[in-house]
Amino acid sequence: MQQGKRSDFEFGKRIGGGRFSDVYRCIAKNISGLEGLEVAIKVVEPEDDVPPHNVRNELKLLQKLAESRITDGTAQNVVPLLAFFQSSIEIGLVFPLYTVDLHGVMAHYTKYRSNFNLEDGSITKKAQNNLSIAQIKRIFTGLLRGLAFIHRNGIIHRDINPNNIMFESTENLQPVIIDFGISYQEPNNNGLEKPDSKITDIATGYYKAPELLLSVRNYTNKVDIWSAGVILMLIASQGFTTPYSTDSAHSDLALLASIFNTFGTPPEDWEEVKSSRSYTAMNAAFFKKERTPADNLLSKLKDNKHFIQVFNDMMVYESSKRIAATEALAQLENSID
Ligand SMILES: Nc1ncnc2c1ncn2[C@@H]1O[C@H](COP(=O)(O)OP(=O)(O)OP(=O)(O)O)[C@@H](O)[C@H]1O
Repeated sequence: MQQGKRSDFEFGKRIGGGRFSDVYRCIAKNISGLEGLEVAIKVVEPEDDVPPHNVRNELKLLQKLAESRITDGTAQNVVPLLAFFQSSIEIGLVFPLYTVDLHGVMAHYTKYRSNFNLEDGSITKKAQNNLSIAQIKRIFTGLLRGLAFIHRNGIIHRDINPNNIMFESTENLQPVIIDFGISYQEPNNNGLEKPDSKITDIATGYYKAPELLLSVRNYTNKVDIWSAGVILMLIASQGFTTPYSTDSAHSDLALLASIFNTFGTPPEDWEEVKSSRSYTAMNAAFFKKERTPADNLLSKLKDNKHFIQVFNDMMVYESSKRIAATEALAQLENSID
């Protein structure tokens, strides 16, 4: 891992970023092995970080992953840190440049079908998912492979969502997981968070696991498995949709209601939330809901029993019973094109 300087790179356009970071398209100039390469550089001022965002920790985690990729050949679905630079005010993380995220891929593969209504002459447009079954499988197994590598290294990503899954192009659908800005390194996130009092304000909207919504603080890497299951539900649906209500993206209570509506009322013996006061109060307030059959949720994969089974094993309330990434991958091996 090379430590360089900001001046080793020619900075171009800002291509992304959030509240805490700016990501630029750059060209590497004076840094050995990377000269002339187009890269993406994420620049963060550590003093501006608000927990769980922590760029110093992000750098540590990426360095750990960089060490293990030398001996682990399964790292291709996780972004490699190529170099970094550090000054008194900022940290720059240098990555390969990707062109599109999973939202962009879904937009690219959306075809609109017009339906003409004979009665009133109106035309409605319906989005249709035009990804092939082989492409859906490639994206999803790549995501699981990336998670298996991250989890094997004792890291919980904590923000698996379509913004953080990137691709070289819309044709090469080998996914790469990015953004370790709020990730957790077992056993105590390098002294930042104890294992039984982790920050629950993690993950994004629809992709949050149910235990997070019920303030379970000793959660595990299974929060990433739930997020990956929601992504499968999205990319294997007919129109890149989930059955969740739109307000679920912003309200924990609405999301919990959507989860219960989709995956059924949780079992009585959901151990990890037993002591959650909000759950005890809420459970009685919800009507009993049946679980929607997985082949309705993953309609493009409805004939693939391996994917249906793995999805069912991922979307399990009790996180200790939720399937792990390596196990899910092993089950899908028979089914990959
Ligand atoms: N290697 C890359 N190649 C191309 N674009 C990238 C790359 N890394 C990041 N980006 C773009 O920059 C955005 C922000 O990067 P990242 O998610 O790492 O930062 P962040 O501060 O955590 O942002 P957010 O708060 O939106 O999660 C990504 O969603 C993506 O659009």
